Amino acid sequence: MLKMALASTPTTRPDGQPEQAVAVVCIGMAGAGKTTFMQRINAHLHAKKEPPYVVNLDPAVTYSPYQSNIDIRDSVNYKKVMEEYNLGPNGGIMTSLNLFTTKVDQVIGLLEKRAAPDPENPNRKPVKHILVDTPGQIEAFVWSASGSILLDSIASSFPTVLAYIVDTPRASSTSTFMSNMLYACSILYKTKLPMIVVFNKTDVKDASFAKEWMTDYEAFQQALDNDQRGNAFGGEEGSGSGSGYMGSLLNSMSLMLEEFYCHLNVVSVSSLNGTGIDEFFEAVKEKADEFRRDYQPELDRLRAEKEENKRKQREKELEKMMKGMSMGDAPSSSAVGDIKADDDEMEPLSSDEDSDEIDDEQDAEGLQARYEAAMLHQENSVTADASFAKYLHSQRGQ
Ligand SMILES: Nc1nc2c(ncn2[C@@H]2O[C@H](COP(=O)(O)OP(=O)(O)OP(=O)(O)O)[C@@H](O)[C@H]2O)c(=O)[nH]1
Repeated sequence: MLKMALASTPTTRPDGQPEQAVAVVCIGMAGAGKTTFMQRINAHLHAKKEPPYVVNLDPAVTYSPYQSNIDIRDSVNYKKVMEEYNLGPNGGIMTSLNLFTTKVDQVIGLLEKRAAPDPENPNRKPVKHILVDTPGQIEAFVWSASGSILLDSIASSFPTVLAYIVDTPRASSTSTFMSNMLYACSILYKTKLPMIVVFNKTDVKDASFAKEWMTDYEAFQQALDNDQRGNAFGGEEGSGSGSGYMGSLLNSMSLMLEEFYCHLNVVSVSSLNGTGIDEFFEAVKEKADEFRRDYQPELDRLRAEKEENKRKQREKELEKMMKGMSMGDAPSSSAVGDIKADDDEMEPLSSDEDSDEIDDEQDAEGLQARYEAAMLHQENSVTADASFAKYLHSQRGQ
């Protein structure tokens, strides 16, 4: 009995708030090791007896080394989408994401259900982590409308942290390192979510050089000079520094990125042999707290602003509609047919002859209220698709 009560009580944070599941969204350039990293952190949480809830948003992946609770491939057939819409690989990914996004309410509903205690099954612990894998074509997710909707929806329900995976051996020259950091920077400012930069594949190359470049401007300058002298940016053979534009561009960008580096947590891991995973989860905890402290209020403010704008827009449309209908005039009998009412379910109308004289103002108000209610209802309604919901339910783990 005591065991049941404990299992159904969510744990609490030091500030007394109930512990919420944290969503970790893995993003990174093609081949950076997102899938291998996902497999590693998934195994790590399983070993700690805290199995996560796993979502795969990559429709094009052919083999996944871990099991997903929700997998975009089960509801959207990427190959068929390409055929049917006559699309190339990137268009196929984007269209598959668009189709999947139409079901985002159901996906979030399932995540919320699994992250809360289940009164019918008190022994089942709510998940503490939701892991999300994204397409290798990073821009198809980060810069698409569907990617934004999916991320916003997750972030509006759970503290959400981005894990930006970097292929460390491939980022060891100043130019590839800077390209990676610029990409990370644009994602951070686009998504407005806390970010952890994960230097992966450190079994091949240690990430200390990257950490140094991010904290010591002069060390980066030194590396830049070495790359220029070593003709790393091209140019005529033997001339040394290439055109010189690349060097000065990287130089200016490194200055600009100093501010961006302050917002990041940096960890080095090897998804292959499992080093650095504990540090990664410490960073997740830190970033989740930062989300609640700094990002949540801003997100709430933006959401309230959006709601207010929507309300104003709705009122405007309603006003326009009421004017268009010129409620002040009695409708001509030929234009509007009699409303056939099922009397059993209706309030009896007053037999008083004066009922015809209900003033137009009252009529307009009643109609307006009904329209308002109808529009509100329409906004709140969730797309129902029984077969999809049934399918997703069947995908839920334990
Ligand atoms: N040495 C080493 N190789 C790794 C590590 N992580 C991933 N790899 C290798 O890197 C390659 C790409 O890894 P994936 O996990 O498929 O990368 P991805 O980012 O999911 O790839 P896409 O989804 O195609 O963009 C594979 O050959 C992995 O075995 C690591 O920590 N160390």
